Amino acid sequence: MMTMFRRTSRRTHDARPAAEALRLVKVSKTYGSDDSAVTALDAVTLSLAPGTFTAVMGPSGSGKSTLLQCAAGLDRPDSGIVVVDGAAMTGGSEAELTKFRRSRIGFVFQQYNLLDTLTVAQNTILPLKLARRRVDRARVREILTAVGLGDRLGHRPDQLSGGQRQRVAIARALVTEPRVIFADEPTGALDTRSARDVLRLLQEAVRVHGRTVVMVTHDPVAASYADSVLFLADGRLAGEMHGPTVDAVAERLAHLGDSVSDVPAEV
Ligand SMILES: Nc1ncnc2c1ncn2[C@@H]1O[C@H](COP(=O)(O)OP(=O)(O)OP(=O)(O)O)[C@@H](O)[C@H]1O
Repeated sequence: MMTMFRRTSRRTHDARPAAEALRLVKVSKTYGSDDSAVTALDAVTLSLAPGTFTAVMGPSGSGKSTLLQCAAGLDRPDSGIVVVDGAAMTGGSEAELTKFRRSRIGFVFQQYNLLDTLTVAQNTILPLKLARRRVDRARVREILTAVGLGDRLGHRPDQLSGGQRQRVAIARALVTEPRVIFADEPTGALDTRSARDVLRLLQEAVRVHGRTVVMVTHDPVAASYADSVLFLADGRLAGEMHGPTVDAVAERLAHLGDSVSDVPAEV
């Protein structure tokens, strides 16, 4: 069992990325049943090119997190197809899904999701350890230096600011060199300056390293760092904007049916 796992995890991908980094075909997800059923995603079809930075926006409850969870293999759609970097995420076992995620996908969450008992360096290499991949210490130091934490390798998360914690989370997402990085409100808990640092790092992951980033956000300023914005309303795609500006995004959001003021403030 162990041997099989190792062999699979060592498999190297094609050097060339697939034509599409992410493709969703008629992805649907309903929570609950009968009277209490909520259609969180309603046959969403989309395609994202490699090396692009996309923000996903929409009113509260429009299905943004569900879209991210299904696209990232953290949740299973009821129907439809998810293809990441040319490989279809099939309805296999939980272990297969985990393996799929570890080899192709990186995550950044609003609340960082770092382990308090581990140092910055240990948190960063965790995805490599879990996937039983080789740890290149020099490379890990390089990544942490790039996110401005080269002098914090031995610190624990409770010795860091929120912005620094999120930068550890970004380093952790980059360390496996995933083709796609999903970020769910990565700046939601940060002050303006830390948010800007985090957004610039995500931009750099795309522009310098060719990753594909998909980021859910409520914040038009955060969305303006992306190459394009996908708007969701009632579980369906409700438009797309290329080269978003803060004002244009805020304006579009205000016309999505639900007012932006209905969106709860971030904690
Ligand atoms: N685990 C769940 N059980 C039941 N309903 C759920 C569950 N998760 C989400 N929903 C419902 O599905 C719909 C979409 O939720 P989702 O969290 O994807 O929206 P969102 O756009 O991310 O919202 P927000 O901006 O408030 O985070 C909502 O109506 C929500 O109440």
